[in-house]
Amino acid sequence: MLRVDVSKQHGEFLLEASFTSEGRVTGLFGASGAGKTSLINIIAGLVRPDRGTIAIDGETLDDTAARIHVPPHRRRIGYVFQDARLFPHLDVSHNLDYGRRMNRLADDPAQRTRVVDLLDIGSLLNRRPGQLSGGERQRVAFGRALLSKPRLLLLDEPLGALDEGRKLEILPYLVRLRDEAGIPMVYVSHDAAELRQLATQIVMLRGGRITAFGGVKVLPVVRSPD
Ligand SMILES: Nc1ncnc2c1ncn2[C@@H]1O[C@H](COP(=O)(O)OP(=O)(O)OP(=O)(O)O)[C@@H](O)[C@H]1O
Repeated sequence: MLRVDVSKQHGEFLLEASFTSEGRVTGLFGASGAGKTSLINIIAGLVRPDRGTIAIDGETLDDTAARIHVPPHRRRIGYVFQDARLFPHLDVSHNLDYGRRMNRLADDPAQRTRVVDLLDIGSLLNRRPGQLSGGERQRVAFGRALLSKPRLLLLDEPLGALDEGRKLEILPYLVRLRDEAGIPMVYVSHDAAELRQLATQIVMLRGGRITAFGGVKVLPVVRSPD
């Protein structure tokens, strides 16, 4: 369970967010500038809240009143960005190993095989990121994050840089992650259709405030152009 109750002033912008989610995929929905990235940077520990608490499964990661701030690398939280941010000089296999090594986790060949199969990246292992399509790079980034065995996975518009065709190609892999990887996710998007397919819980942000919380039915209805 993820518990968030924080505020943060960024210049003129005030973020104030409080919610609890048990969803397998918590969708953070809002227009550009709503505060989505600011909020997940706080959950990741990259930004300290001015006030408030963050807890996962009962473990406190931030509590400003108690002066608790667990640093990002001790949170066991994976983060996937819009651009995959793979290491260009390492092949896919070594990129996949990176998160595990950084977290000093023992090699787990069975888990590695499961993740490689889940994301269908077995044929890419010897290639470097420059030899992959944008969608393939994102699949590798998901794999690298999963292999660090996070207890929560943060995804900030992971399909944002892809065209519609590629998005449709990747979405089924994310649905598989949701249903088979067993790691709760916070998934940032301004695309209601994407969240409708993926999220189990929605947090809607506008101007730094939560304006709706609930199932995907709180999302605006997307109409196709006539
Ligand atoms: N370090 C900072 N200093 C000052 N203002 C900031 C800082 N970080 C974010 N902001 C402001 O906070 C607001 C929310 O930004 P944020 O990146 O969280 O929005 P977002 O919902 O993720 O938007 P997008 O979808 O465009 O990425 C914006 O007005 C932004 O300019």
